Amino acid sequence: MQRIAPDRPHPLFDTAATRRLEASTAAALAPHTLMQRAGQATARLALALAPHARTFWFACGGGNNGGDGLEAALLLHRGGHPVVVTWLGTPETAPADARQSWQRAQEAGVPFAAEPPSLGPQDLCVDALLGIGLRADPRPRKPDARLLQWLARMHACAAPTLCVDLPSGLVAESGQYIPGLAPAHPGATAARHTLSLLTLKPGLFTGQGRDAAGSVWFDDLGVPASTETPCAWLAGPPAPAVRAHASHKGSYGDVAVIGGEGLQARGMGMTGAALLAASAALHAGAGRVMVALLDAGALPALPQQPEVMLRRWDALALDHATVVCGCGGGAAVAAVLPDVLQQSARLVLDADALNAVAADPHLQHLLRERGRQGRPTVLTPHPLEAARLLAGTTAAVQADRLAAARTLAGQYGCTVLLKGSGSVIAAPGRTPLINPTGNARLATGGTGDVLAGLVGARLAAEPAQADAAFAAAGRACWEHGAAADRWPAGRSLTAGALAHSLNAG
Ligand SMILES: NC(=O)C1=CN([C@@H]2O[C@H](COP(=O)(O)OP(=O)(O)OC[C@H]3O[C@@H](n4cnc5c(N)ncnc54)[C@H](O)[C@@H]3O)[C@@H](O)[C@H]2O)[C@@H](O)CC1
Ligand SMILES: [K+]
Repeated sequence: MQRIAPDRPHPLFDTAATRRLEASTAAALAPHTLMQRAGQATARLALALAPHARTFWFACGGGNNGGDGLEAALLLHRGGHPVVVTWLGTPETAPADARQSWQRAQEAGVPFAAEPPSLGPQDLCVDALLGIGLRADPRPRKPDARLLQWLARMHACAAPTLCVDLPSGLVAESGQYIPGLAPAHPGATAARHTLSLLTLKPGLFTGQGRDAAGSVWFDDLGVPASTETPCAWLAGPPAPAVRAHASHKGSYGDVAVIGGEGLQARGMGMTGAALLAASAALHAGAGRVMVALLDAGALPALPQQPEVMLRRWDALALDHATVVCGCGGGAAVAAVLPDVLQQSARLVLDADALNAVAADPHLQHLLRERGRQGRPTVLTPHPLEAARLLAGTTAAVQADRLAAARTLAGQYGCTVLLKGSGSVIAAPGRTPLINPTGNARLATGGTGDVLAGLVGARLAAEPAQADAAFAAAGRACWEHGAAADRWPAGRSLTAGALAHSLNAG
């Protein structure tokens, strides 16, 4: 068993792959072996998490996820630990493995109860209600009222929760709760842990999954997943970049930020967004950074940031630069996009540039052309921007973030960095990445502009190769989140300060 940390990459598998692994392994092992191993791993972790528990409450569902819970309860009971089991199943309807664990628990005298026990902070809830057998369209259609009560009880409990395989109600692939099973007040719970069995599932690391799962632990039950192809990777830290002594500013590329609609255009000054992106590119080590503000009467110079060069957008050498376009671009950005899309050597499109593309079939055509020509391009949408590009809804994007990022990447032949908890990086022909770094302190205005500037700096420094955009987006996303993760506890995280904290990498 291992605790999953963002110190190395991990392969992630969908339910179909997990089921195939289970079936091929179960066929080669004595019956019930996998469930006994799952029970042992669960019991070991439960004891480690709550060594002084006065009660271990095992909430067990009617399927094999419940069977894992019954098996673990049996082991703790045998070890003399105080266990209470509530079970939704019946011996008549339980699958064979779960029935066997129920039988073993009965014979060992494990205490079963009709109602959950009352628990204190030192105790532990073990959530073994629903695992990978969760169906979006359950039969019977209405879940057992006890399931809902027990889930609500766990979500509001003072004791920590250990989820077996998955947080109950969370879809393994997408990291979304199915309707009706999400906590009423997410984030208001005690500590949460999830022990993922046999494989790591992508849904633990993106969407609602990170809050639902808490700390993630993994036990492969002695079964290597080498026969299966991962559907995604949890990204590991990027390799440290070494700067050669004999390098110069040209070695790290030019980043040109185009954005920042002025106050006069529509009464909404957004120059700060472009300046944040430029500041991020500068602190992240770009060779030279230029800003073209989409505002005729804009600043003549940046007194706080004299290293950043102001340009008119039509004076930029787009064909030599890595262009970051869209941050605070407002409505004005649409006019520059035809040139930007056709001429930029390397391109990061963010925010209003993405909205403009979503609204204009000609710009969509130009973006696809870039893809066809193999020119490096990264789109950095948040879920609403991705929904606009896909002509869908934010809910549909969030319902399957991996699929949304993959679809967009395929549609435009470019790299897509879909932001949000557990950002997804996808590109045609590449297994998507889920980024493990970052936290809710990034939920403040301007951090997306900082990310766009950082992607620009990393893309500018990448050697010319087919996967430059994918590599740059993955690296930047990891570093952006890591900067927030190492942020000092007592200091406010603002986008400007975040940009200053980046390093040349
Ligand atoms: N597949 C594997 O690789 C292994 C599975 N094991 C365990 O078995 C689990 C899978 O077991 P199952 O396939 O029996 O499935 P689950 O036990 O995850 O779920 C099936 C149960 O949930 C109910 N249910 C499904 N959708 C529902 C919904 N929307 N609302 C309310 N109730 C719903 C079903 O009626 C059934 O009682 C895994 O998550 C894991 O915990 C482990 O024992 C070891 C290996
Ligand atoms: K569970």
